[in-house]
Amino acid sequence: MTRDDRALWCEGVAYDYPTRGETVHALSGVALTVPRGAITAVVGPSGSGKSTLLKILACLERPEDGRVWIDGTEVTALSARARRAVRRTRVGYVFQDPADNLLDYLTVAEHLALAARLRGRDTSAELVGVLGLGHRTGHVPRRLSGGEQQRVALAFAAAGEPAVVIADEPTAQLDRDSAGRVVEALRLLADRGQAILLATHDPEVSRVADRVVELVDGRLGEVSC
Ligand SMILES: Nc1ncnc2c1ncn2[C@@H]1O[C@H](COP(=O)(O)OP(=O)(O)OP(=O)(O)O)[C@@H](O)[C@H]1O
Repeated sequence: MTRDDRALWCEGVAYDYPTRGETVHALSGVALTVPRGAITAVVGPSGSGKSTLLKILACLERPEDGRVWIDGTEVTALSARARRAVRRTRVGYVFQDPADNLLDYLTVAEHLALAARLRGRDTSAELVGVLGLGHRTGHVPRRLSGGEQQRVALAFAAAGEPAVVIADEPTAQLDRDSAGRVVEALRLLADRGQAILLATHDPEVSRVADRVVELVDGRLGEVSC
């Protein structure tokens, strides 16, 4: 893999949650590379640190230790303000619950226009076609099924071609059919060159991934390539 093939990478990432009793060591010494044009899936038992890792890599949290690069920029060396700018322009994030991803009062088209403005590039027309949302562009989220909402969330996350789209269990709240459509959409985005990083418990999602890594007690091991 050349340097340019890497959308995101990290080394030595550690994160602790201080609790009233003892500190929870959620992540230790995590090193991971997320290539462009591929789906990287993080699997692992509940509580192994998947969500914590994704939040750190999306610049939503700061690691205790370690370094993270997004699109060649070391985000762990930036000020909070500069990190927020990287998050807005170069990272698309999809939360597990469709309701957390979208604004109630914006239509699908308005979401995509907002993403294009944030990232300074408009690729939304193409995404609407790729994700099969053409008949829904005038609708607000409550008029959409859960699966459609997650596909809009993916389009919102991927519009303007951020360096990486990060999704935390994107199919967890969906029925089989909707989950299948979201998986198909993830595959299409990766095939168009987008870097996708996701956490999942869903074997159907891991099955389409190009690479699966496993977190166990906050440490990473490779499952397959
Ligand atoms: N706010 C918090 N305060 C204290 N401990 C936390 C907090 N959030 C997470 N943890 C702990 O950190 C560890 C990693 O949690 P995390 O949510 O990242 O795991 P996960 O693999 O995503 O789990 P799941 O698959 O159940 O979503 C767990 O032991 C969890 O209990």
